[in-house]
Amino acid sequence: MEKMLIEGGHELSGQVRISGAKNSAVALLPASILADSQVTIEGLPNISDVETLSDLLEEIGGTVEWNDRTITVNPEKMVDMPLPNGKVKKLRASYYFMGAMLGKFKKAVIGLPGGCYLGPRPIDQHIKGFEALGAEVTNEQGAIYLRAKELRGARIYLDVVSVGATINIMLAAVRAKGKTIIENAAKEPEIIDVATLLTNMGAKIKGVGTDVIRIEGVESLHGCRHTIIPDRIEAGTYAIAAAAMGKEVVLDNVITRHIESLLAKLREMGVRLEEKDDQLLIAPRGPLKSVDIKTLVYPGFPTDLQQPFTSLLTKADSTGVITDTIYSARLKHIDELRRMNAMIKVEGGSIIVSGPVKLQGAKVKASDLRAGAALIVAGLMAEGVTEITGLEHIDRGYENIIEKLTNLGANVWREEMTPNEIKQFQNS
Ligand SMILES: CC(=O)N[C@H]1[C@@H](OP(=O)(O)OP(=O)(O)OC[C@H]2O[C@@H](n3ccc(=O)[nH]c3=O)[C@H](O)[C@@H]2O)O[C@H](CO)[C@@H](O)[C@@H]1O
Ligand SMILES: C=C(OP(=O)(O)O)C(=O)O
Repeated sequence: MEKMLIEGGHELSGQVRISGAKNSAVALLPASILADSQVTIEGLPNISDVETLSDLLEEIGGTVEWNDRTITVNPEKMVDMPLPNGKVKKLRASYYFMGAMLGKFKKAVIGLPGGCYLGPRPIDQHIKGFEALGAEVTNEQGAIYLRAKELRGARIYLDVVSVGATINIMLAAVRAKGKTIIENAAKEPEIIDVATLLTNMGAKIKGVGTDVIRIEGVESLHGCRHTIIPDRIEAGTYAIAAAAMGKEVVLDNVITRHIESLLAKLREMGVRLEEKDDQLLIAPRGPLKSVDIKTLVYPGFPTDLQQPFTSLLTKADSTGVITDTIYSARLKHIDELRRMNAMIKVEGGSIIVSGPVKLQGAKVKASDLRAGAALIVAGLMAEGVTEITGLEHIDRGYENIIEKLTNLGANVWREEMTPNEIKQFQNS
């Protein structure tokens, strides 16, 4: 087991290439189940969520070939094998095996997913969608059982705007008989990416990127080749790190439109930004002004950047208020940032960050992926050395983070934990 060490205070400069989007990758891979021949996806990020999903595709009989960041999945020999336990529990997106296997085999058994604990993360809207399409759904001993004689298109109104439910229903509906309409659908770029792959496979989907998606089911789907979109949350994390510690940092392979809500806030804080093609220059000038943010569904400010943004606000000139309307309990970074000298209060559902504060290096624990990102940003800013444990969360979503930060001038490395540290970590 390893920990990450960061010696803070080093200025960041240079260029960092943004990897393929985790939240696309984790849906594109299960989507490949629906094809009847090879699906090749280019630009996948080398992260543990992708590895886990690739293992799960093999568990159900697929073959998966890697060639650098290109993956070719051959689904021809896949079977409707139950996956009630094991690797499905390691990540959130294993729930996409429900929609994809239901679409292909008309049945599936999938253990309830893991992933970051951000407070309760129900999947009632996924299930409502599957039932509307004609599936019988039961929850037996922590696994979801789905069976359908046939899937029939339906009109489905989502009670909450959900990325996962929108994609999952889309995965099943592309193989249903007739027309499905998803109303109050989510509009995240990853949903468009998945719909693009499905369309290349022969699916008939209209309206993605709006809140009404119309799908005409088809008899079969074929293989295709697809290039993934860049990761807007990874891009946002580096943009935040650059705003905190950057001289001039250039993000390469970024779709700036996908992070417009973050860029607007960085501009308000006084950070100079320049966009050119698929590159973004981030150059902070002078003290940062405090701002308030409210996380919302896309195109609003993403909840996945709330935690690293909290760290940035500790450096700003006065008080900033953060309201996470998607996951109000996404607060596991706060106590750890307080250990680093941050002045943060949580009141009435809001995170109130008082700045400016000089953060101090400390021993801290990443309890979820973006809490990890928050601690890395804080570690870069802090005086002295910060030791971060819980790296398995960070490895779910950030490709080569040590190399990328080192190339930008940070002093960051990984070390094996001692047996004593492992014991302390496990008891904490
Ligand atoms: C793998 C993946 O893509 N993960 C992302 C996805 O998670 P995920 O797809 O799980 O998140 P959702 O968009 O579904 O959740 C949005 C909100 O809806 C609620 N909800 C969701 C489904 C449901 O059936 N019932 C329900 O009440 C959730 O509790 C949450 O408050 O979107 C989140 C919100 O942008 C991001 O933080 C995650 O990084
Ligand atoms: C919450 C996240 O991921 P997941 O939904 O996979 O747990 C995230 O990417 O910030």
